[in-house]
Amino acid sequence: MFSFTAQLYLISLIAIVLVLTYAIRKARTNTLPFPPGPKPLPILGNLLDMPKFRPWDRFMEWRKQYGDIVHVTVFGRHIIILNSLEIARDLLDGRSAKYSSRAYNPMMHEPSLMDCEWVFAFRKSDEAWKRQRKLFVQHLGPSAVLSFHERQLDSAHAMLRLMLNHKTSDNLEESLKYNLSGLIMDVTYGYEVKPENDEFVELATTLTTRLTRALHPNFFAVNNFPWLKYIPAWFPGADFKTFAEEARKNAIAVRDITFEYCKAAIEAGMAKPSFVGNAILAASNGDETTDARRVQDIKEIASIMFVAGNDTTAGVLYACILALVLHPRVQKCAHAELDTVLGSPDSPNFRLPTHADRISLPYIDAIVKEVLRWWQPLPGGVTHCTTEDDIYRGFKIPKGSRVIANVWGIMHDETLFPQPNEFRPERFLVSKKEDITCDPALSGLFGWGRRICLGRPLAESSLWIQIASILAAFHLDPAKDETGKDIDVSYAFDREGFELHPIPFPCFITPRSKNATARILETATS
Ligand code: HEM
Repeated sequence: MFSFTAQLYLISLIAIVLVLTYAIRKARTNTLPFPPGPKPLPILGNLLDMPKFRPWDRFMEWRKQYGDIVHVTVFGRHIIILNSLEIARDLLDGRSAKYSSRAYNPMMHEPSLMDCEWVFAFRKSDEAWKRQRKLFVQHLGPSAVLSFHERQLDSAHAMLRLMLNHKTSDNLEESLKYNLSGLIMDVTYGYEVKPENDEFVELATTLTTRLTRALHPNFFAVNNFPWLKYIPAWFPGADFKTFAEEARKNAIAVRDITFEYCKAAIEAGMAKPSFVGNAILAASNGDETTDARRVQDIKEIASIMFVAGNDTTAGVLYACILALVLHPRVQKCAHAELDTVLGSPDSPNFRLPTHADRISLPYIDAIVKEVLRWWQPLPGGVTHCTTEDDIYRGFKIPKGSRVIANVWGIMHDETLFPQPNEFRPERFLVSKKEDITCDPALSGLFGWGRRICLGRPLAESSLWIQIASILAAFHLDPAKDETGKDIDVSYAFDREGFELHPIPFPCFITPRSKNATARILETATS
């Protein structure tokens, strides 16, 4: 046994070694350069270099100039832009423990403003976030999603009936979005959305818009100058305070009101199985404190599902319709494959697809993959934040850096996807062995590492059945102008913001046959 003095020496020695190692490491990190990037101005940093519109295009230019990893600053905040799949995977997947938090956003997180630190998708990677992720996976992971296939099918049929009435694309995106709202509310709460003007949908839609604005780096000055939070609400130009107050109430309403509806339905024995219903039933373990915390976790996580899942899924679906209008060849190949499985639309035996057909329809699967590659609803992903200093390829990446993976750039990287601007589902047909089969869903489209999108299984299977059903039932064609010529929709791409949607484009929606119309109408009563 060591004497007490010897133990004291040993402990002191270990402490000195640890302190020295830390100091040497820190000194070494401090002497390393940041990754390259455009030269910053004093105070503003690279504020003026950061484009408001299609920033991913500028990021790709920087890739040519500075390489796959770029460093900029804005008001002293470090921003690291990752322009290649390899680097994004190295850092965001491979070093996920350091790269998975979210940055402080004054508008969103300040108690005197929106006080929304609890909003799951934008909260720090703390203990509550870990607990809530676990809960989400338990009740909406890949196997749990199977139990919602029937609701997804009902939603796809409702969409076909909508499209039958639409004939053209006027307000189509809004209809698709509203229809998918019904699905997400049903899966989350077992709540049946009213045919129009549903108050819960309105609350959640308003919150989505408000969160998007709050998170935008330049929408509110307080996000760049946090001291503005001290300005009183009556002060001229302090409208952001009113916004914050309304958004805070809106977020609480979305969290609490729909949850209470679901709880009341469970207590009355009227509840349909749902994420919240299943989680509540599994929650009771007799310990009051744990139960209360669990209920709070369920409420909080449920309230993000609409916000995270509705516009994103609807945006991809709308973009898929655009892609199909622009590529009649793809529709033709899809129809040929569908007809071998579902019967020809001219035959009385023709039927609509179900999830069980997925295994026999690889081309439809390839279309879903290609649309996710061709069009990303979140082209810059959601920004991550580092929780420790790091060194990568000889560059320092300080703690607290905001890390943006340029998902659009990665999905249009011609070394990964030759002729990236072409819509060519064949690239994902394993049988054709064309290109490389780099699955967009596993390459950043749904995010990275510990932060990866939790709704991916639900989103992918919803998209699959919606796209397969549209293709089985309809022809989608460009609209004609007065002289009978196709109206060009090929430039219907641009819209700025946190999420990207095609701008409305004109098209004709025609049932493939009388049988197709009949099958669609039958779904209303079946
Ligand atoms: C095509 C549809 C969708 C796309 C493209 C998409 C994409 C994304 C992306 C890029 C992120 C950020 C990941 C990161 O930070 O690295 C994310 C996060 C998230 N998504 Fe999705 N998403 C979709 C649908 C859904 C759906 C349907 C739901 C819910 C039912 C959902 C729930 C979430 C949640 C809860 C998070 C936050 C994860 C976290 O911060 O830990 N998403 N999604």
